[in-house]
Amino acid sequence: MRQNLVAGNWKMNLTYQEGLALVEEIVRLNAAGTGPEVVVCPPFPFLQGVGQALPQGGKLHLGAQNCHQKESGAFTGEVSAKMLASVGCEYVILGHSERRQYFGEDDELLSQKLKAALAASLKPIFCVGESLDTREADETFDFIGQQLASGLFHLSNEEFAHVTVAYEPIWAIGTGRTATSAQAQEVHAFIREQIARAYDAEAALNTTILYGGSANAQNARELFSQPDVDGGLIGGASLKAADFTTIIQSF
Ligand SMILES: O=C[C@H](O)COP(=O)(O)O
Repeated sequence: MRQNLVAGNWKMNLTYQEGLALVEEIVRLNAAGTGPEVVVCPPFPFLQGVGQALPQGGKLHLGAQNCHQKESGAFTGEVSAKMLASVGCEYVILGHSERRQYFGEDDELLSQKLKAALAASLKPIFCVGESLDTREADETFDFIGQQLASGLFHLSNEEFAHVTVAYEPIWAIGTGRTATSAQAQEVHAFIREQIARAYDAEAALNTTILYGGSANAQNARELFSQPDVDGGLIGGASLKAADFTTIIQSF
């Protein structure tokens, strides 16, 4: 179901104590319980504690930043989707450009991770996005189209209904260089069009598509005002409760 959603990706930041203080402040500032769905995605060791700080059954949800593609087994240091679900995760980020770039995650592996997440009843937030070189070569749409086709569109209609897509131009991540709202809107509209082609118009209308890349308390309202931008996947600004709350309140 298409919905307004803001997800905070803490990446590899904070200590457990700092993470607990942050989530408690986020809960306090968002106690009214109105507004978009909110997902907090801390590092693995914080998940259970952060989850326990979130009120049950409200608009604040727990998400992870990654999962392994297998259900269990001898994979030292890895974490399965089923484990994430067992500590209260509802969402998992997959295909983030940092995972693709630094950990060599390709479309084939991401396809397996998506299946594993869905099998554990997690809702994947699937990231796509082009590099600066790709944008400057005017190949953004081809590139995103390819990422969607090979990474995501192998899912059945029923599986795809649980997926949120995040458009994250790599050149905008952590750089302070945000896509303009027009740049975000044209790629979001393109993604929705590709979903309509791969599935149908209803699936396209029902898909939540987030923007990520230097979104902050100052630019979120403008970004979220675009017709195909349903919210944000927020990195740096999700580490400050007041900024994250301003973003949450930017619809
Ligand atoms: O997952 C979040 C994105 O990578 C955006 O990060 P950023 O808001 O720090 O640019």
